[in-house]
Amino acid sequence: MNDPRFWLVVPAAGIGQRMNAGCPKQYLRIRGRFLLDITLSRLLEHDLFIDCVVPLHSADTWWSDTEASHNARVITCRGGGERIDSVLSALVTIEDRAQAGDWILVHDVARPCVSHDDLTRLVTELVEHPVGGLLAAPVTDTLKVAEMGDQGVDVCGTQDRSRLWRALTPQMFRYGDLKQALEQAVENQCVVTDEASAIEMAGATPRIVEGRPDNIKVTLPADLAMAEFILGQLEACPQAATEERG
Ligand SMILES: Nc1ccn([C@@H]2O[C@H](COP(=O)(O)OP(=O)(O)OP(=O)(O)O)[C@@H](O)[C@H]2O)c(=O)n1
Ligand SMILES: C[C@](O)(CO)[C@H](O)COP(=O)(O)O
Repeated sequence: MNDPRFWLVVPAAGIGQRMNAGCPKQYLRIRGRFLLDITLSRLLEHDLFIDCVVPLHSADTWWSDTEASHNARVITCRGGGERIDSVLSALVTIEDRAQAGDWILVHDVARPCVSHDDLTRLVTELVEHPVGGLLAAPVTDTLKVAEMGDQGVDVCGTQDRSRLWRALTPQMFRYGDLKQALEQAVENQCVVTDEASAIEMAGATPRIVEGRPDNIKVTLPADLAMAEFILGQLEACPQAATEERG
């Protein structure tokens, strides 16, 4: 059997509305480095990938100042209005070189704390899986169903969390399956917030690989300091990144 081939897609065309910063959140800095460069450098520590495709916003003026812009293994493309459009754009960008059976790993640029071990385990556990899957972490908080009342947000139920997992990234699917599933979701005007949702809509069953709960997505202002702390811990004691999760 041929050796498996892997590509990396890191969607970075968002504008970070919820971060409400002076620039898209992927260009905020942690200890002097763009969050984007931290994420890409941690992923590209692996020499697994043929190339890394980074969809950028059409108005992006920061990319040329990044470390990644000088990396020959990183190519950019134009992102789209939604995440799904950006990922599809990346898949189209490599359609002349990618084969249907190639593995595509999609990782949020806003998740800089992804651990080397989680990435290795995801690939190892899914490389022969018929569908692929994603890193996810079990929900550990009690989850309330709520509704906006005239006095505030009121509880209207409590969700059974025993079967609930937080979807993380990378998410790993085969090129042909992923491209077809995303195109179908776009055609059906389904708003999917991750790649696994599109694969599920196509009738397949992604596999969950349990990942570290500190693989956080930098979304709100408080997340940036949290990411800086986590990165400090991962760098200070790398062996902690190989300990059991949770
Ligand atoms: N049209 C879009 C929207 C999002 N993304 C990317 O998808 C990932 C997850 O999206 P999210 O965390 O929501 O980032 P933003 O869309 O930038 O944040 P917000 O929703 O607060 O604007 C990010 O890496 C973001 O750059 C993208 O490539 N193209
Ligand atoms: C892909 C993702 O990170 C999995 O949890 C999440 O769906 C991204 O959502 P966002 O609203 O685009 O940040």
